[in-house]
Amino acid sequence: MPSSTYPPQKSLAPGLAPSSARIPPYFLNTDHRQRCLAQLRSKHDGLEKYIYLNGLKERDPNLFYEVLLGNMLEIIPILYTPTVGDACSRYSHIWRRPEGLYVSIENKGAIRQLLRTWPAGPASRIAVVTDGSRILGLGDLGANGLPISIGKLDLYIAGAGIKPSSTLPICLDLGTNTEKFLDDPLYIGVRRKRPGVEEMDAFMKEFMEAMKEVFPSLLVQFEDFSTDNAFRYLEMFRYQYRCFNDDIQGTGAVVLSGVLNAARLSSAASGKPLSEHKILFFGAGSAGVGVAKQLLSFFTLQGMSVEEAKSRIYTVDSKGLITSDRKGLQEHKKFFARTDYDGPPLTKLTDIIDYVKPTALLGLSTMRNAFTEEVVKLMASINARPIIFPLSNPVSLCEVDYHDAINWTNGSVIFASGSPYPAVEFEGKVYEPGQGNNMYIFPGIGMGAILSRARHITDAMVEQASIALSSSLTEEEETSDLVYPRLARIRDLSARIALAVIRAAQADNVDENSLLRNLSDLALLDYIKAKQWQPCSTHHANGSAKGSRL
Ligand SMILES: O=C([O-])CC(=O)C(=O)O
Ligand SMILES: [Mg+2]
Repeated sequence: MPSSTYPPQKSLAPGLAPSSARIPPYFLNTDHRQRCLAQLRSKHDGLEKYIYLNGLKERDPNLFYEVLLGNMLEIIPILYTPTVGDACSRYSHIWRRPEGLYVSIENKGAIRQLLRTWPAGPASRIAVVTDGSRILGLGDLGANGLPISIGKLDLYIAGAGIKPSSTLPICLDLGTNTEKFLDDPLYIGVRRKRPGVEEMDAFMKEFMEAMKEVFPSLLVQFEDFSTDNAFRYLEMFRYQYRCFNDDIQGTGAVVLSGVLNAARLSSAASGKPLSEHKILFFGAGSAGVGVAKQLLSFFTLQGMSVEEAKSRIYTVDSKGLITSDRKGLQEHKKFFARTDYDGPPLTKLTDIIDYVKPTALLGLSTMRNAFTEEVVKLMASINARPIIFPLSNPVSLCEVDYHDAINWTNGSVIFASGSPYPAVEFEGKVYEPGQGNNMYIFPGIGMGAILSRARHITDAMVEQASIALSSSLTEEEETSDLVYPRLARIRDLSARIALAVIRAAQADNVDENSLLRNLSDLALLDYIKAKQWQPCSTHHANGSAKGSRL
């Protein structure tokens, strides 16, 4: 052992005496981040990797976020879709430690007191709240839903640079209608069926009021509520509290952004202007209708009338093309129901495509492989470059796999999925898929809302976020035919989206941080970037302490 390199040259972690014999003598001369990555990669099962990362976060949050930030493409699919879906499904069995807040229906009447137990108290800035009733496309997972809130908040931290201690993951434990969980002796939630509308409304009203009182500067992101409740609580609360719904607004914004870029590529091949595109939504839940509304609003901004814009949009649910003459149509499906079709009900997707002749087919159905070879080939036969976005999450519920879409269209497809797919090689050319996932949008919306201290999240704030994302492609990304920017740039993207969100909040007069109004765009972008938190672990050779902010 060369004595010149002993004792280690680097300073020891705080709290460890120089003489500590508990740290191996040469440990600090090695890069512990690389060790963690090797440990992660030694596990071959997604859920095992999730559990490993969870343990790392508990042992050393700074190190965890450094490893995450340096390896986003590898780690995000574990903490987020698709693997977070497995973590939720199995959460009662893999539970190890408290890592969020559970607010139970049994706490009704005492929710304020319960919220006050959260360690960060009023310093909390952003909460992701789920009731576990529609986790991704996996259905009602009850109290197992907490990892979805945690995963989204990890993206706020990694993607936007929100400080971990400013984040608050919440699972509302209102029971579950999934018998399997009620019968599971290890199930961690209250053992009852979900409440009816009245009881749930009363609970939600008390919860939101208490949240505002206990956490005055908090932004609430609603996540994975069942469709009816997602719309209902967004409408009920959006002008009363600082809140938004990610599945309706976040998905709407991210898909609009991808569709705009896809339409540009498709129009370059077909010569059709944007106003002549026809969009077919396969799936009419919170995400499907949220995206359709976002597109409609964008078309009207471009000068189309609402009726004209509506005429470009077709929605399909499990019963087929949604038409206004259908009996018992759910409230949220009525707006886009077609009034101009009076033939026999169209139920088969290929028949619907034959009738509509869409330029874009968007899947938000959670029906695995619903876009069959016949469907995809039909889209390719009517479009030089068909836009096909199978957006259902996780991958196990995706409407079509990327390699099939490429093969069946001879590479002409413009593709984005909700969960990640690897690149595909076809006839000697490498094709890269897009990931049309809200993770591009919500961190920027949240950051913009927090920094501007917006009282509400207005439609314009969401729309401007979407436009900022669609116009953020670099030249290299454009020439690679991408419809979304590369994920590795997420911090920069989130800052640019936050800038657009702040400007929209100012234009709508909902901002309460008037100082930001005086800054030029350039100065505001610098201000946002300077607010981004950086992890600073000391357990490796190159640890550096940088300012922590938001
Ligand atoms: O979490 C995701 O990947 C996107 C999302 O919100 C959902 O599918 O509910
Ligand atoms: Mg969601």
